[in-house]
Amino acid sequence: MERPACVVEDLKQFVVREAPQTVYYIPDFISEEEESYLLHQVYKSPKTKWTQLSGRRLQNWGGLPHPKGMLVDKIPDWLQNYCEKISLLGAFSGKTANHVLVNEYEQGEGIMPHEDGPLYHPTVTTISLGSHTLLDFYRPISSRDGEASQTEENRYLFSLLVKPRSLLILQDEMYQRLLHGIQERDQDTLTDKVMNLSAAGAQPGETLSRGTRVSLTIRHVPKVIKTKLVLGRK
Ligand SMILES: O=C(O)CCC(=O)C(=O)O
Ligand SMILES: [Fe+2]
Repeated sequence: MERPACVVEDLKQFVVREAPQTVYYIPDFISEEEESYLLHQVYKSPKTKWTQLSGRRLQNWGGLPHPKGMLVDKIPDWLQNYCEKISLLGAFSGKTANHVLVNEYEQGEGIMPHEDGPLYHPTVTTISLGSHTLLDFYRPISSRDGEASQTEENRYLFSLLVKPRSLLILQDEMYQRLLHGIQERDQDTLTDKVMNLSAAGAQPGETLSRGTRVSLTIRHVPKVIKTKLVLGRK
């Protein structure tokens, strides 16, 4: 039987206490029907909407974030609905999400450890579709440490398991200090370095095979330009 989507009344009950502040993990945030619908919409988008990067493909919705302000592009209703739903949980301190990245990873693909940077409100929310993945966290390179301790392996801290249909919310230190990435692997063996194992309904030692994962990264860009006219003015 299909599990119904989760009704979130209070984010606090979804906090992952084992991780640094702040992580919320909400399993079954959307239903299987919503997942199919969202995947259908993603794959129905014009081919020109995709940008091929090394290890993944990307769709950008809402505008291109820029230090001078993001020139706002209307977000289609099928995404706007989720921007509003997540904003109503209070994820963006009362603001409404206005930017969505759609990433598609085939089995074995990933994303290098990185920071999302200062153009966003310091909260990132992610809905996963189609497959699980492990999101890995790293401490930043520090100028105090010697070169030898700066390898990716040495900087690795822990992981979060994101299952299909889940919503992950990262804020504060999790967003502003740590780097995140996804290893290019076909399957993941879960260890006690996965901080949300029980919340994600998984066991240490379990091996999960990856499929194609589509993620919706939903954020708020505070600095926006509403119309093209403004750009032309002296
Ligand atoms: O697919 C994900 O969950 C991570 C995507 C990501 O980190 C990004 O697009 O900046
Ligand atoms: Fe990122």
